[in-house]
Amino acid sequence: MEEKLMIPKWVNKHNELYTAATRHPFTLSIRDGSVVFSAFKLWLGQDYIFVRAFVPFVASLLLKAWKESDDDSDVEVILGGIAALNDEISWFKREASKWSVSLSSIVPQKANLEYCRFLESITSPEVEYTVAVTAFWAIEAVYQESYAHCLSDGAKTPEELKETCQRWGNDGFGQYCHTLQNIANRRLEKSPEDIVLKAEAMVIRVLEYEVEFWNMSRGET
Ligand SMILES: Cc1ncc(CN)c(N)n1
Repeated sequence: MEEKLMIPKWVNKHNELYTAATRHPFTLSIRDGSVVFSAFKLWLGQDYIFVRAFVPFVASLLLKAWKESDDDSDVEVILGGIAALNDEISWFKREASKWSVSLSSIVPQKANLEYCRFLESITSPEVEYTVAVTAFWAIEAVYQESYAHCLSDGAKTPEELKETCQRWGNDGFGQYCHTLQNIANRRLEKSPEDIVLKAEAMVIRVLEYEVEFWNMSRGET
């Protein structure tokens, strides 16, 4: 049967890239227990910088939802996302102190800078709500799928990293990503072709940036 919803269709069509982002050697090394802790610490510091840049993007999405959405509950879902990010920033600070990572001295690496710059560019009012919410789903879904895999049957994730994996791999976060996907699918169903094409290109770019981001922790950038 042909898939009518756009996101599952794109995940299928771009499966190689989707898998590269959600089954990256870095997260697979967490899952099989071979991860080098220095790589984890590098990811921790870089991701803290990313999350700080992610907040204004989600705030811009909130504004777009408020102005453009046909369903009031979108605003509440996105607001919940902002609240979770507030919590996430506090968690990064606690986790960094546990691992003796000094967040104030982290220098963003090239892949991170480029991803943050991209995030800033898509805060623009010219980026339609449908395209931006699709990007939001893709960004969150990569972490959800990657870290849930580190907790699934057969995983040998080190005890010290289980809390990190829980943060994005828990069922509640999975449900939240599903809600974001539903919002994106609902909007895409009603969108003209040019918006649908822009949203598909957005998914591809996000997945590419996510792969580059993980690559930092493998010393591959
Ligand atoms: C790079 C990246 N992508 C996604 C997430 C999930 N908010 C994150 N923390 N960092």
